[in-house]
Amino acid sequence: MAVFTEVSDNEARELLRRMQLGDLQSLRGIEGGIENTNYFLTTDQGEWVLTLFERLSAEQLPFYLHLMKHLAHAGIPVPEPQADRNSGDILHQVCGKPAAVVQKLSGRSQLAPAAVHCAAVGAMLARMHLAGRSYERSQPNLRGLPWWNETAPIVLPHLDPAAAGLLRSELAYQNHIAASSAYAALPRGPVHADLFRDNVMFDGEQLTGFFDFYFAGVDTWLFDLAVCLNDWSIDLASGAHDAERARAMLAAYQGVRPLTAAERELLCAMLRAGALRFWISRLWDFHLPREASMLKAHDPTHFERVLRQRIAHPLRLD
Ligand SMILES: Nc1ncnc2c1ncn2[C@@H]1O[C@H](COP(=O)(O)OP(=O)(O)OP(=O)(O)O)[C@@H](O)[C@H]1O
Ligand SMILES: N[C@@H](CCO)C(=O)O
Repeated sequence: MAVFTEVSDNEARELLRRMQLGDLQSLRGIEGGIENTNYFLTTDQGEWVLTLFERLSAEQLPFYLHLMKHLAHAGIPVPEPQADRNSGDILHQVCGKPAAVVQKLSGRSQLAPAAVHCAAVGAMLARMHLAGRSYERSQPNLRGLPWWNETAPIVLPHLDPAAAGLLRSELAYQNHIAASSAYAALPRGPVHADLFRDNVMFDGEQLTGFFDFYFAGVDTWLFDLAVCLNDWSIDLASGAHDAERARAMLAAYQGVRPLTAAERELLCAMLRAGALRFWISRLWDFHLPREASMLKAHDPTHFERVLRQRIAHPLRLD
């Protein structure tokens, strides 16, 4: 469980009182997650998730919280942030940290997805991209190319020569792609940017929600789709592409929003970009860890394997 900050029952009661969400019945630290402190809050009125933000600042948070609200109001199943009944604020303060209380989604994560789950994620991702067009706030993807360029020199000394060579050459390739005219032509808007299997809820084959929007930002829609393909449609043991699940996700996405010519041209490059992004962040989390009452860093070598696979076997769109 990643609980970086311990919240007392009294602090939770005071917060619930301000939001008029009922009387506290239980407060439970959540297992899983590596970024923030999360608790389930159960009251006589329902179930909620309390998040204390450990890295993001009060200036950065309104973008994510209002995006969730915007998407929820547009009919996309995402947890809606709850407001203070007096001030109307959806950003709170708990234990001196910025905090949010959002609806608890029903269902559970589908950690061994079939094609039908990938299709559901693809279709909802495209709907979410379209719904985001009318969102007026803007904030860059804070884990985008500038962050990769900044962070690579910090993690490189921890790598063996072969891995370091791959990281350097892929970073050079991605800087080259980002300067191309095809890249400039990619449609963009608010994206989730971290929509892995553990950030989607399902009830059987029914998708019940997307959550954990705290890596969202304005970036290319194609990058968001690539991040999903790199997690939902690969074999986790080898990092190899799974054609059936990828086809299902791509077809369902395109059933809602067909890819443009520039997107078709750059899909392979963005699959590599998605792998590089999580390879770097996992190296950073692994080699420069933080204190938490129980924190398990993700394996960085997984995304090194995914990246090697994406380079060796570029995806072909039929
Ligand atoms: N709105 C929600 N509804 C239901 N469950 C939730 C919700 N938000 C979080 N959870 C549960 O809490 C767990 C941890 O949350 P989350 O994945 O957001 O952690 P994190 O540390 O913020 O992010 P990361 O996935 O980036 O490490 C999830 O796996 C899920 O079980
Ligand atoms: N999805 C990320 C964790 C941070 O959200 C990863 O698997 O590295």
